[in-house]
Amino acid sequence: MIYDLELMKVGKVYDNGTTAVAEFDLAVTKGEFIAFLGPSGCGKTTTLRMIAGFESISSGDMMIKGVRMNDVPAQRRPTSTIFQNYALFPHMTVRRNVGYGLAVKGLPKAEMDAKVDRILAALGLEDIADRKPERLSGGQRQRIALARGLVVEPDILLLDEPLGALDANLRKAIQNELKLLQKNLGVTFIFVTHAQSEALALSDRVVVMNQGRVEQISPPHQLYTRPDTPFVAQFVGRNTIFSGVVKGSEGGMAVAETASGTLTGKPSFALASGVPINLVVPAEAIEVFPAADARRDRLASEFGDNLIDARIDRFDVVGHISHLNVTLSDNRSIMLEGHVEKYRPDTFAIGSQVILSWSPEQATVIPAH
Ligand SMILES: Nc1ncnc2c1ncn2[C@@H]1O[C@H](COP(=O)(O)OP(=O)(O)OP(=O)(O)O)[C@@H](O)[C@H]1O
Repeated sequence: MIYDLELMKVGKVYDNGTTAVAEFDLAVTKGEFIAFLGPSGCGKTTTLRMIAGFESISSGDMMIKGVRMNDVPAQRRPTSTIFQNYALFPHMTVRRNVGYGLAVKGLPKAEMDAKVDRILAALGLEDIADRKPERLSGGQRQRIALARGLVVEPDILLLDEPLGALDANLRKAIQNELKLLQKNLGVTFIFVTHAQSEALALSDRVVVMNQGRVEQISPPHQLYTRPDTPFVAQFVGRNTIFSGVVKGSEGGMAVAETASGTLTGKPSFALASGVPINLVVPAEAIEVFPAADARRDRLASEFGDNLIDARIDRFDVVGHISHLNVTLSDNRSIMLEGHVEKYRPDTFAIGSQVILSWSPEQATVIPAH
């Protein structure tokens, strides 16, 4: 199979000796929307720049549509890059900004005009085609940058935090547009972000990076519900992590001994007794019961071993959602929420004792290291 993009053990060591990226493996099929997600300094931008050709590749191979690109200069690669600051030319009209890449390639004027008109129409920019970018809004400038990147018909569009300069509301609106546009055009997108909600909302698969290495590559839902590593469990979603050791397995679930008691969850690897693990419980999986009438036996029959004592420390109702802060016996605090009919203020008084529980299926047991 020929992929649109393949990274094979790609690495980058800067001249000063910094290893920014190590052994990066990824295969992207045509039309996929891939997000690189990770904290500042994890190597997202360096990887994007190596794909674009702005940064040399220190080790490994990078292929686009089956052709090795390591030594191909940036301008000859079938990629376009959109930067966070858009890098538009202030003295040129929108139309000339968008057509710039085609003009550089020396396309005949009629053909160039037709392509520019088509992309301006696709992005709803016809009405401002003869204006200069400096007078336009952030959202409009963002669209011009997209049009300029797409008009050259790249195989792969590379986007480096392209929504970072926009305010939250505009960001949301442009996110939806971007996703629709990408699906309609069928162009492969590689998108760099440190905003988890953006990566999860937009992409077909998310690559989570940490200290230059890939931690996990998964579709958003799987990343959120089934983290592979302790880093992903901490970085993505709202998880509570219990560390412990494997005691055994029961009905396909892992049974672990932890400081909070015997807990169970779905194993992500072949279990062996005594192996150190992390049991990852998403906030969405946790149910809260008032301790006073919890009848542990009934809960135990429903939830198995997963019963943890906690205390309500905060309780707010916003609209029809109750927001609870509970503190575990090891002093960790967890934020939970649910419909106000389920968590009623009179049942969950501040300071009262509660029992937390979850179904084993919704928790994931991963290796501790
Ligand atoms: N030109 C350079 N020379 C030396 N080290 C660099 C250079 N550019 C980046 N680095 C280092 O490489 C590592 C990865 O940086 P990179 O910019 O790729 O991370 P990032 O995940 O994109 O971060 P951010 O979200 O802050 O942009 C960091 O340790 C950074 O300090």
